[in-house]
Amino acid sequence: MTSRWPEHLFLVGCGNMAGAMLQRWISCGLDPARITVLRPSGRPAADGVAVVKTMPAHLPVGTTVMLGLKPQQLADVAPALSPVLNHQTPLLSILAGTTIAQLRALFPGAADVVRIMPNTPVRTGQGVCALYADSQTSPDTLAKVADMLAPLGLVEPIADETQFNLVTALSGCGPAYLFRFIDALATAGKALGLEAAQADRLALATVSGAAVLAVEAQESAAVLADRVASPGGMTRKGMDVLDRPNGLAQLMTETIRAARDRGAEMAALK
Ligand SMILES: NC(=O)C1=CN([C@@H]2O[C@H](COP(=O)(O)OP(=O)(O)OC[C@H]3O[C@@H](n4cnc5c(N)ncnc54)[C@H](O)[C@@H]3O)[C@@H](O)[C@H]2O)C=CC1
Ligand SMILES: O=C(O)[C@@H]1CCC=N1
Repeated sequence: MTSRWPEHLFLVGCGNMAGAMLQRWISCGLDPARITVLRPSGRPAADGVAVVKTMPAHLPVGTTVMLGLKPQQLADVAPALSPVLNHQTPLLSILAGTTIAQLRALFPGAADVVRIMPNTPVRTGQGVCALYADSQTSPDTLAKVADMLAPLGLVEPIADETQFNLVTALSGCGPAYLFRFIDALATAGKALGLEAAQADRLALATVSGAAVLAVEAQESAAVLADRVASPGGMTRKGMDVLDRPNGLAQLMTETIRAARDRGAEMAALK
């Protein structure tokens, strides 16, 4: 049986996001001995994972490289990383905003270049990984990357790279908006008189339960919302506030647009 894991995985940068992927991969069976992390701090990444502070002169045969640093940090590592890549080294990038063309310009030795846009819930296997590769990347490599991402949650191929920033704004950034919503729900409860810890508990359990129900139900979220709103009841009065012309739908459109447009700005800064 072929393994879903690369023979060796080299993570260039391993902070919040790549660290969440790493934790999930290891808990799903990727042998830590097959992973090396490049981290300027040299801090341990996970039990059994090798950490190096500087770029190795060579990578083991069968290495897949994943860029896990911030887009602004890419220019610092590219001159040292580029020479150690070759046509056998798949290059994966989780960098927001950074296009395949920009990656190919920085790393001309790489043949297979794949953009992944994960989100932090991958840590529990409930994440989203959007996936894009250009036509120069072999379909076999793309299929292997999709297989490696499968234990992290939903794997969503993106056909058109021009949509990648929009997808990033929705699913990559989305957990932050949900965390804000949990806070806002609790804060509203506190402002109107609930005890703080109780409001936090109620908000978190409500969002968690509603998300699970939405996933498991056959009906759309809109139908589920209407089922909560008894005619003439309390929920409808609350939803009338959310649903007004400049309400939640408008706010989310502005939120996603602002995040999407920042992706294009970040690409232009390179
Ligand atoms: N945080 C999130 O929810 C998501 C982040 N991303 C992407 O993940 C990437 C990393 O973001 P975070 O994990 O949030 O940032 P972070 O700041 O937590 O992690 C960046 C890591 O890169 C390391 N680093 C810095 N300079 C380096 C160098 N020269 N060589 C090697 N490593 C270096 C830092 O020590 C740090 O551990 C970004 O490109 C971001 O666009 C993508 C999806 C979601
Ligand atoms: O804030 C960022 O730029 C990254 C991209 C998606 C989530 N975090």
